[in-house]
Amino acid sequence: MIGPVFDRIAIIGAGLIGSSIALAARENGAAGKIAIYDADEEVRRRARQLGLGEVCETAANACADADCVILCVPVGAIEAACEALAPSMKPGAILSDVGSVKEKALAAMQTHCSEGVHLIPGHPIAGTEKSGPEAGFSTLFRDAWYILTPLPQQEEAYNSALDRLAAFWEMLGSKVEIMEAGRHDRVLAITSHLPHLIAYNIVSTAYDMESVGEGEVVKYSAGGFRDFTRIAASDPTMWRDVFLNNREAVLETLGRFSEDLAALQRAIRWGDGDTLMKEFERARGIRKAIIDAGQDTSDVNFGRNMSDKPKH
Ligand SMILES: NC(=O)c1ccc[n+]([C@@H]2O[C@H](COP(=O)([O-])OP(=O)(O)OC[C@H]3O[C@@H](n4cnc5c(N)ncnc54)[C@H](O)[C@@H]3O)[C@@H](O)[C@H]2O)c1
Ligand SMILES: O=C(O)C(=O)C[C@]1(C(=O)O)C=C[C@@H](O)C=C1
Repeated sequence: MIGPVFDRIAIIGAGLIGSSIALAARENGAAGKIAIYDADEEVRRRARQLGLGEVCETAANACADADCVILCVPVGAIEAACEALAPSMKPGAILSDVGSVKEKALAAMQTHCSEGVHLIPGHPIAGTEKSGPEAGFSTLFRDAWYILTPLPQQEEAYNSALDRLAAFWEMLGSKVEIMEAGRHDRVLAITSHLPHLIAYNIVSTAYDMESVGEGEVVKYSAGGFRDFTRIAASDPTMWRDVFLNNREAVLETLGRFSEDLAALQRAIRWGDGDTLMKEFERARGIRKAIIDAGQDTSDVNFGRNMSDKPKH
């Protein structure tokens, strides 16, 4: 019987991710005691009602004697959360987070991280459009990637802490990957951040279009629109913070996307069916490979070497 990785963890932020960690850690025996704090008194009350763990009235109380503190707050709140709890963390403990942006989260945590505390940012590539303690569930992280973005070139004690944190997330069912923070932010800009920006935008555009009355957007939105816009129901605070804290990577990705979209727009305007077919068949092949088959496409060529790029 494998015992808990950590005798006591502290979860700061009892929303979708924080509550899911509490439930998963208990179900998988990954942690002994689970302390929880949330800045919102009503959320603390609901977390108590849900029996998520030992709900504390202050972050300091939750983090006292914790072996691992996991920040589960919007990226923009990480620095304030760290300032409140840093003095209460014991030497040798791990300070981690689950933020969807890593470089800025790291900078925010470094501002207040106490001497002797191991700073190891992380990010579950799993979630939903829902928020709050009731949204959490214990299997959220099962078979999902968990990306850790550790500090480079650290001493043995840090690497041992990194191994324990990786073991914790593996006990919650995740596949752990180590990645450099900047690369994480560039990858997530296209796989997660831009899709949310587009989903929010298309919902507003559809609603505001003059030729479509308000009721008709909802009334005639079938599976395609509903599937495509599920993530537009996500929390605005979280996504405001994601875009403001990953601005350069998101703007770079948005630029590339806009160029490619302009090429499709031009093909439509000029009746260039061949280009549309070529692009749509290529995209369908990619989607089938990376989603339906779960295939690693790193060694698959879906054709678009620079020489193949349509000349528009
Ligand atoms: N939602 C997702 O699908 C998803 C997936 C992966 C990672 N994340 C990341 O996880 C983090 C939390 O997201 P979520 O979906 O759980 O959000 P959520 O809105 O469900 O929960 C966030 C909680 O943090 C609390 N909070 C805010 N500031 C605080 C502070 N200073 N101290 C203590 N509590 C504070 C809020 O009261 C709220 O209850 C974010 O950084 C997000 O980027 C989210
Ligand atoms: O599945 C969803 O609803 C999500 O939005 C989860 C999702 C994403 O896939 O973009 C969102 C934010 C994260 O940081 C990680 C995962």
